[in-house]
Amino acid sequence: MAGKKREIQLQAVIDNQSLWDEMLQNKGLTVIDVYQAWCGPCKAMQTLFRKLKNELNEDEILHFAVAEADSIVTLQPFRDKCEPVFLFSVNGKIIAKIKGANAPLVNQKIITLINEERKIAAGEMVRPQYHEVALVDSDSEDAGETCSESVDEPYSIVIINPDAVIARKVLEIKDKIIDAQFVIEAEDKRLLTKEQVRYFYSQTANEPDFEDFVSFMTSGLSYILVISQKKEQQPPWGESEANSEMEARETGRPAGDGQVAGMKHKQDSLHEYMGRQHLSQFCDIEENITNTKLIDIFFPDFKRMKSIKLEKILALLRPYLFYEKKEDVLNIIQEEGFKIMMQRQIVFSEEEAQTLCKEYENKDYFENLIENMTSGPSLALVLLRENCLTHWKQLIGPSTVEEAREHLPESLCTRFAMESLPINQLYGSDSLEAAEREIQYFFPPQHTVALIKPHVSPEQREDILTLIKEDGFDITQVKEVLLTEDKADKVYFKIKGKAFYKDVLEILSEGPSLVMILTKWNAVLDWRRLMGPTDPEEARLLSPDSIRARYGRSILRNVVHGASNTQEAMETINNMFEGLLPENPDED
Ligand SMILES: Nc1ncnc2c1ncn2[C@@H]1O[C@H](COP(=O)(O)OP(=O)(O)OP(=O)(O)O)[C@@H](O)[C@H]1O
Repeated sequence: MAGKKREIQLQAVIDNQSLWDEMLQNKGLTVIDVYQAWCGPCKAMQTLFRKLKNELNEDEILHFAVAEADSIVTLQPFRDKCEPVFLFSVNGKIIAKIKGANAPLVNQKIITLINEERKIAAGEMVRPQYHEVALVDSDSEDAGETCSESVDEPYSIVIINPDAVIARKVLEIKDKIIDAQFVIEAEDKRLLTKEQVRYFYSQTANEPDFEDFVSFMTSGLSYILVISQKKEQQPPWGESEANSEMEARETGRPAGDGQVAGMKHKQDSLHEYMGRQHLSQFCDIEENITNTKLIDIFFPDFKRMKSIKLEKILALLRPYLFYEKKEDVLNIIQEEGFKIMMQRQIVFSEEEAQTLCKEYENKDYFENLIENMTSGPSLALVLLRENCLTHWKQLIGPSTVEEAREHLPESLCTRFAMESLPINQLYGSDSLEAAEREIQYFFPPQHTVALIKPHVSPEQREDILTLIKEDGFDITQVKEVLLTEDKADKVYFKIKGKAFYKDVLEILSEGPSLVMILTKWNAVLDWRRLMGPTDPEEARLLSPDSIRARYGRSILRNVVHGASNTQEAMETINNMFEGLLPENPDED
């Protein structure tokens, strides 16, 4: 049929502009092999595509196409090239490009993008604001766009080891790094996997105590930083300052601290600087990385993370709007791509209302406003989005209805105006600093205790840790513990007298459990929600997205544990982490 795409096996053949335009209507991901008429599509990659099609089994959202550069105007820049090019179109937008038949890279890209589509469909992730890739065939362009093999500026990776994290050295190290004109491009506190440690330290894999070192590095939380140097600025320390005494110290790690002696000897600027700051024993540094593979193992989405800066702000629906139009506003918030990280109803005290409404204090309706603000619950939200602060401000409009009607008639201020009170019924933080303060105030962090049980596989454990982070928890402390009877009593004192306790002990004796302190606002209840009902069967019915529904096998092999209330949480934390709980959850 004329104008209809011809499906040849797994790839649609696109050989004119109108088929190209039609192909851009595909939902989800389309992987396009751009080929030249004289040499044909890349046969070598077809095996990979077929395998992925079968394994991923996502025909609705995963499409493959071959597109002939010579007959499609859009693909003109790729004409007369001998190397194949693969384009990745998501909902009609070309968001990535890989040059050459690089099967591992193409494979990884497809899996990442399909996993994203799945999460977006399940409501677990907001669609990222993709940047469209420029369709030009210059080598420099490729390096930037493909999120792949090389980066345009060198980075350094710093790993702050678990002992240093416990000793609360992270802030000091970060401050020193910033003082020295470095930019922290990405950071994360996490439990490293053995694979990550082995890869990062592969140069010392032949050291006799390497496996002990791997165990040490995976025994608690590490802190990972990707840093770059500020452009056009010299580091403030002089090379001539080199301190021979310090160098001598750097080349030999103190024995018995759980680390391989002389693990890293690379003497260059950052490393030297950390030495002079007496900080090199707390962290390991790999400098001047231009190959992203090392960054990818810690931050697979580094390129995108760099281009998309997610921001968090506090937003408010004042009492009238909350009471009358909550659903309408929440729908708009979702449609505009904001993710609601936390929400709670708050009845403000007079003092709080006065602080929040300071900008109106000279208006004649101020008293009326304070009365309104304290009259019933407002809805406080923590919103997350790229460019969140500006987007929210633009969406809600100015602070008074008069201004909004004149300058921004489309804004929510105009749409949800209330005649008796001429101010914006919505509020948003004025700056990111204010947002941090306001979030901390209205959503004060709470600690809970969580356990990942021994029967969980390493892959499942990784998945669970990711779910925990995606839910907004900070993993404040972690340790692996074999919960023998005496130790299990410290966690499960609540069920000691129950008939099934001996079965619980048996399950726990199968291997080490991962005991964690999780921190966020409402942590105790939120962790119980994320775990799901005790029995995985019931969880699958009542809470199919919960951890127990996804990974639980039986009531005893139900994957995770959590404190039932704040008192139990604090008692267990004191039992398991004596003295290791920071008073201020933000301390490290
Ligand atoms: N009826 C039962 N039969 C067998 N095992 C049970 C039973 N009830 C609970 N358990 C096991 O004992 C653990 C602790 O029981 P508890 O009553 O404290 O459950 P919970 O508060 O829902 O879950 P958890 O304390 O593990 O977060 C459960 O996680 C489960 O593995």
